[in-house]
Amino acid sequence: MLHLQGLSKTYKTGDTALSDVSLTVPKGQIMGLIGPSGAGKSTLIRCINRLVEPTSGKVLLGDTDLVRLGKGDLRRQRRRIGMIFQEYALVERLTVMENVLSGRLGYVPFWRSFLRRYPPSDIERAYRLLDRVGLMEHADKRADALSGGQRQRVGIARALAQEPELLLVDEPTASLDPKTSRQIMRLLTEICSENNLPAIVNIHDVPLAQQFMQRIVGLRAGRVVFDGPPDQLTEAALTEIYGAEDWNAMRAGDREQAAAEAEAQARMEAIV
Ligand SMILES: Nc1ncnc2c1ncn2[C@@H]1O[C@H](COP(=O)(O)OP(=O)(O)OP(=O)(O)O)[C@@H](O)[C@H]1O
Repeated sequence: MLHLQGLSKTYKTGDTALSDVSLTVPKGQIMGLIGPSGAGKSTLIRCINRLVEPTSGKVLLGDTDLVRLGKGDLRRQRRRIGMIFQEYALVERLTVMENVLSGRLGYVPFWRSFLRRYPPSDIERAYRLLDRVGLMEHADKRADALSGGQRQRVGIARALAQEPELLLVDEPTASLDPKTSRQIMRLLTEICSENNLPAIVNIHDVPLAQQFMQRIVGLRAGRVVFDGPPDQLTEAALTEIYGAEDWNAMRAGDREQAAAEAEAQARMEAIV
């Protein structure tokens, strides 16, 4: 369970990216974070694992306030948070298996990780995870030989190898095509529910968020302006989050994309 209490961040430049954000994400809940560019979504995710230092407020993971920890304790506590990134952040020249095992780095002594000698239980877990994300037969391939969707599956398996208590997911589908995006979102939601894991997903794609998230939080100018289930994300709520102009532009963009996809489909059908 994650509790944010009065979380605020003002950068040295004077930009206030978060203002008094309070949220609770219970176990097993997958929460989508939406909002226009500059709303503070990345800052929120980064304040939770303290890649960005909050100016004030609390980040409670269970009973531990991560904001108050010194360096050593923070390093240990960060193991409890799995990160999944837009650009996958894999080590391209290592194998799929080695990438997944790197999720255990926070747990094994330095000499073992340096020699890449992981305990058998870690290797067993990694195989189980590769099987779960559908990549068993790719275990020995180099990461750079995989497709985008497969790489993101490795990213998910690596985060799970950490045995996290929370997943932070930053734009997981931004580099993927629509079909692969849906497959990845489905996998993420299944994994959260199977493992009773809470997750925060920073997601630009509103329809995708509506389809897969149990709860959506809308940020605007660093404040929470919407917090509810996807079916309450009405046009009025979206206008509140994005502003009338941006929201209409986004809708127009979606309509254009849908029209282009329909046209391409019709052309394909005419050919075959
Ligand atoms: N390192 C930084 N130094 C100064 N200001 C920053 C820094 N990072 C972000 N900001 C500012 O904080 C605000 C929130 O930025 P943030 O990147 O968190 O928004 P976002 O919602 O993730 O945007 P996007 O969807 O474009 O990634 C913006 O005004 C941004 O300019």
